[in-house]
Amino acid sequence: MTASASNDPALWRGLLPWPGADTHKHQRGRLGVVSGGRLNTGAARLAARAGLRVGAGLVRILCPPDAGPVIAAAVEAVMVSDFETPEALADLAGPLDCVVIGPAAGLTEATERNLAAVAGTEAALVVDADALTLFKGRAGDLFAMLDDRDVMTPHEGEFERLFPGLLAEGREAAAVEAARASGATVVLKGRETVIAGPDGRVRVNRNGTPWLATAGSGDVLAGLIGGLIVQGMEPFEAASAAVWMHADAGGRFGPGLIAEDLPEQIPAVLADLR
Ligand SMILES: NC(=O)C1=CN([C@@H]2O[C@H](COP(=O)(O)OP(=O)(O)OC[C@H]3O[C@@H](n4cnc5c(N)ncnc54)[C@H](OP(=O)(O)O)[C@@H]3O)[C@@H](O)[C@H]2O)[C@@H](O)CC1
Ligand SMILES: Nc1ncnc2c1ncn2[C@@H]1O[C@H](COP(=O)(O)OP(=O)(O)O)[C@@H](O)[C@H]1O
Repeated sequence: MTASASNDPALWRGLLPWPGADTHKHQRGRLGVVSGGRLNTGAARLAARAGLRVGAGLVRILCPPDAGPVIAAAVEAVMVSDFETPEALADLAGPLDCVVIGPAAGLTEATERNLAAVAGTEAALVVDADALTLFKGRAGDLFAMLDDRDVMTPHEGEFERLFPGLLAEGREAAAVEAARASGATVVLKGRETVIAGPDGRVRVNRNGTPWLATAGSGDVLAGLIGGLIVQGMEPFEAASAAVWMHADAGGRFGPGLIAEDLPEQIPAVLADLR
């Protein structure tokens, strides 16, 4: 049996980061998002915009050279840097507080090398999508790169690829075991998203809405988590707050929601939480 709590704002509202009168942007945290190639940049742009909206002071998309002109033409406040090699990516990630990697990254050796590069820096990680699926059948290789500052955000399909059969124990017990085994925070997404910490803490999120079942919605969540981590929230609390805010944003917009709409709801979500 696990002792679970519903993911209620009362648990983390007092931990939310607000800028002080003298705060400058670097003190609000620096987030990186690794993009896929030129035909696969939307996921990173969604995550980056979500990170900015939730309060990260600076957000930089890190991309292969072919994607640079595509991304630069499609963002304003988000910054863009390109990299040719994993070593160059590590140099860019080094000064950042957290890096999101996986959305539309591609199921390639390059993605694995890029993950290893950012994992070797001081930046915390939010590992999603292709950076999870890549490790189907060899999850230990992924866990060896993670620590307790990192967050994995699998949907059930991705979770099954990393932890075959574990969901049969129930979603909550499965997430707890996944966090223990990986040493990282696990966000098992779905109608009721489960947030589990490597120390055994677990919360079940219950304000979800099916309007969130739309392409790119998970990319926005990854950016929200990263955006709270860079502002100093610890990963389990950042994940809890981000999952609730993401669901609240979806519920506010309702019918017709597409992923692009979610970051635009965050100011109202934050204002009400404040
Ligand atoms: N704007 C952009 O640039 C966007 C880019 N994106 C990027 O596109 C890439 C490929 O994405 P993807 O959707 O094909 O990969 P993935 O989610 O693994 O699905 C593969 C199979 O897994 C299953 N499955 C899926 N969800 C499940 C669930 N909840 N619970 C259980 N099973 C589930 C399902 O299998 P089925 O049920 O059909 O048998 C499905 O067919 C990836 O890089 C991603 O980041 C997206 O983020 C969108 C926005
Ligand atoms: N029926 C649903 N009810 C509540 N939340 C949902 C539902 N379907 C999906 N979601 C949420 O939407 C997001 C989808 O993420 P994901 O599957 O990774 O999408 P993508 O890869 O397209 O970004 C997750 O946060 C998940 O919890």
